[in-house]
Amino acid sequence: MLPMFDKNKEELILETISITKNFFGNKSSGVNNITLFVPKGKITGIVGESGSGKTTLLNLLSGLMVPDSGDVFFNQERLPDREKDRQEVHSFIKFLTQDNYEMHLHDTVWDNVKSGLRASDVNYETQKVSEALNTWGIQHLHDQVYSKLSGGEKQRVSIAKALISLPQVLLLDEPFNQIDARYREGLQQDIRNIVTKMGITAILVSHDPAELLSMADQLIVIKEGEIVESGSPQELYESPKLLYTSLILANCTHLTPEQAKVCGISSKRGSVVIYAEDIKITGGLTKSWHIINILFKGTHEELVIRQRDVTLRVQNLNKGKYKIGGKVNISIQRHHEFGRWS
Ligand SMILES: Nc1ncnc2c1ncn2[C@@H]1O[C@H](COP(=O)(O)OP(=O)(O)OP(=O)(O)O)[C@@H](O)[C@H]1O
Repeated sequence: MLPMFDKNKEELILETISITKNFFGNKSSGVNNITLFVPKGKITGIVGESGSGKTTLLNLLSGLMVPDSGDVFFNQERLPDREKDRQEVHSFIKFLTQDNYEMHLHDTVWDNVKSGLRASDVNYETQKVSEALNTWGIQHLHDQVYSKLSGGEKQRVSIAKALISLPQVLLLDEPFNQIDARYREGLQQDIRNIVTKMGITAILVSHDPAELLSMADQLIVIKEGEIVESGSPQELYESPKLLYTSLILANCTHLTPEQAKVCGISSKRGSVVIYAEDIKITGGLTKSWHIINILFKGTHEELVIRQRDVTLRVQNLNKGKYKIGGKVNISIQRHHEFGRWS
């Protein structure tokens, strides 16, 4: 697999050259032979099914793990092992893990955020901590003990602590998974704004395709420890080269060529994928699709429709118009075809 960025055009901050990390000698775990160029000041999203190696890759990029073979470079220098040989360089790479291992459980929010300051900031402590608490909407929690906070509050305290020292790189492993929908979009936007304003480089692992598509400048797709596809969110969503990528990024239906024929699609390739938003409900007398379920999604409904052995998901903006048990006619505006083994 080719590295995702043109090394000659982008200013790179992190670089991995053929890194491999296996656990217990099991070749199918960890990451395998990854070469990755991370451009400065951009958000790189990492997507892949559970167990594909995303967290392992972040561990390697942070220096928390060292590769069995290959090298990680930060600003063109080999990254030392964070556990054995902690150096100043590690303070420029902040890693927000799912288990918040750097937080002090029995200290207050204020003290936790303060502990992220650099020694040189000691004279501006009150001002900087207050600003950070305000930015991340946690000023009202300043004297609360960290371990007593909710999951979402803890995540916001971790973000405030990580960013108070203005790191060069921010590694984010599912940073918003415990934050409720009302705040999540705002926080995503705040991270984007801070990254852009301060020129911070962020690497974001998430299971939420909408989050990655809206936040990332570039996406890499990992499968079984290897990078299998990369590009801009638009490219990967609109024209995925792999079935795997389409199934991860889109709300879609995956059909065999035989099933696709029922939808009027003739394909000689192994798989056909139809995105829910690419199916339109049309007029016409022949209504051959049965509505077997309707899922309310807030901004729209998802109709689950069936004909013979084919079930499709259809995004319907016209909420309330259709009923379970009714029949509809459809027109498929676009589909994607993939080889059998892609
Ligand atoms: N410390 C470890 N010891 C043994 N095996 C590990 C260790 N860390 C990860 N693995 C294995 O390596 C593989 C990749 O794990 P990793 O946590 O990187 O996946 P992931 O893509 O982040 O998964 P998820 O999305 O579920 O968090 C898995 O098979 C996992 O069991």
